[in-house]
Amino acid sequence: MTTPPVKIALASDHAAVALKAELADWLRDQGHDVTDLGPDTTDSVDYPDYGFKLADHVASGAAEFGVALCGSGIGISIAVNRNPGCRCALISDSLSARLSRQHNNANVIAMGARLIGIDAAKDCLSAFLATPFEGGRHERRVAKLTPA
Ligand SMILES: O=C(CO)[C@H](O)[C@H](O)[C@H](O)COP(=O)(O)O
Repeated sequence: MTTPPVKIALASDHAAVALKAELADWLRDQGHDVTDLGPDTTDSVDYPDYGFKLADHVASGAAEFGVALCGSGIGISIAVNRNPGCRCALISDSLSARLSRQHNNANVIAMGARLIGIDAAKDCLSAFLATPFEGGRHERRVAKLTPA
């Protein structure tokens, strides 16, 4: 699946540094404008710190999409979703990845490095990036997620 180049940022905790690096290289190989917000080592860190950093980056418009990774994907997805400018979907299959774009206009995808393999992670991310928001009835529902 090929998609036009986008600005995309990645962040993780220590549990997902290797997956983050592989996905970042793979995205760069496809021509995307990739920002890795860290961490760079597997020293133990706290997922909220990196989730908040990624969320600020995406909500500011510095990146169109974000990739949030931790051991399960759960902690960092909760952190990202505290930012009203982000709709982060915790994903482990490509159909859910597609639906998160079509119906929810998700702008951040979260995955769990201890639960998902690299091939499945790439499939999910490909589906996420290739799928547009459908709008229509979903526009109203998504609007209700963001406080005025
Ligand atoms: O947030 C999580 C669980 O919901 C992530 O899986 C973290 O990566 C995990 O909690 C980190 O655990 P560790 O034992 O400190 O490596």
